[in-house]
Amino acid sequence: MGILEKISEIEKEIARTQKNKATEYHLGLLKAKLAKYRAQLLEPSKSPAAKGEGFDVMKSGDARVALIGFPSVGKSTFLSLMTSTASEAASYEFTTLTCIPGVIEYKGANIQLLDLPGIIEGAAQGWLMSVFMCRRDLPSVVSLSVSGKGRGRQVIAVARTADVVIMMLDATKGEVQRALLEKELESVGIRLNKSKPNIYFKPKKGGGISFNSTVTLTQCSEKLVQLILHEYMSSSEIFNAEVLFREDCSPDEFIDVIVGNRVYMPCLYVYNKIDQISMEEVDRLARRPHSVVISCGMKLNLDYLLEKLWEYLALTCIYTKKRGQRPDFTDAIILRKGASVEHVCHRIHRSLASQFKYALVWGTSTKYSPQRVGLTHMMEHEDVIQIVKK
Ligand SMILES: Nc1nc2c(ncn2[C@@H]2O[C@H](COP(=O)(O)OP(=O)(O)OP(=O)(O)O)[C@@H](O)[C@H]2O)c(=O)[nH]1
Ligand SMILES: [K+]
Ligand SMILES: [Mg+2]
Repeated sequence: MGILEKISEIEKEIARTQKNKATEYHLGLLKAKLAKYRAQLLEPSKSPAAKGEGFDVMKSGDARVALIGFPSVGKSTFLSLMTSTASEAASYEFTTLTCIPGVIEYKGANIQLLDLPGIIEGAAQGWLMSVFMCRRDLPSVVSLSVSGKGRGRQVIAVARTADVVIMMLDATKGEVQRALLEKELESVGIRLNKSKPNIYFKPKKGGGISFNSTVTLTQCSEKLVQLILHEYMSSSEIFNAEVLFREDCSPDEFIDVIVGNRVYMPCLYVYNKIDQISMEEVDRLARRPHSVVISCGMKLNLDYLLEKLWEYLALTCIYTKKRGQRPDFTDAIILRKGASVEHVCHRIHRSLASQFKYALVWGTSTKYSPQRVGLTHMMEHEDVIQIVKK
């Protein structure tokens, strides 16, 4: 049996197993198995087809946003509207076949926006192939070169490198598309609008499995954790580990932690084409969590979408100040969350960090204003910094 078949068998079994106290260990085991096979499936393929030309776009600007969605929901129309890049848009599916970058300029930041081919159910496994083969307007050579099994996977691989994902949905069929895409991204380890489970996990050389928790656990027990570990780790031959739950996590969240390489990513669900649905329907979609309704065709609500996107990117703006002068609030240095004074230095000048003596910082990252700090000090949004050289 191939891995895909094994995965589908386990998925079926999970679906038909009732969830209750008596089956929790069995389900835990199945989920650990599933995670193991999926990890194997996602190992980089050695075949050249999986590389997929046209996808290796350089990261540039202050942040990266990937447009993910079914074919013909309006991704390319959106890119052409928001950036100075034109991406071909048309009424037929799979108009876009590669990754097309554009830049949104907003509040002094350059946000890289990536238009991508439409993905469909099963994209993670590369089932796009047959669809590409059906596009008759392409010469057969082209359709072969884009039909690589990895194409759907390529889209998802690009999504993993983004700071925020915009899941673009057709408002007239949004609900089904949303559920299918969520499942697709979920199956390759992308967690949308979730934070990393607060579990400490460390494989060890000996000592068996040590299990502790700082909170009352209602979804996991020591026995279940051991079963899952045993099942998942039997392939890697690790039988010793330290586990500390600092949060009441589910078995799935625990599995995420042991499998690792999960991406926890903010996602905005953008319902496009609201010019095609009733006001009541628009209202209902707009109230869903993490959702924005727009119409690219009629240019509706695009400003609000940018505001939301900015909020989800959660970029850190830092203002610089020279000795004896007022801070320069007109020109912010824009950094990702978790940036240090060293990051700020690099942004100002390549050699600044090596001449750095100390910095004075005003703002929420310090106890006193100003406070003298070193290179490793973590900056916060809207801090002001004055750098003193040796
Ligand atoms: N009614 C309506 N049509 C729209 C809107 N936005 C885009 N369209 C149309 O939807 C069709 C598909 O748009 P594209 O931008 O090519 O969609 P895409 O998601 O890039 O499609 P693929 O590249 O094939 O995956 C085009 O005919 C657009 O004119 C909208 O807000 N309202
Ligand atoms: K299209
Ligand atoms: Mg397109």
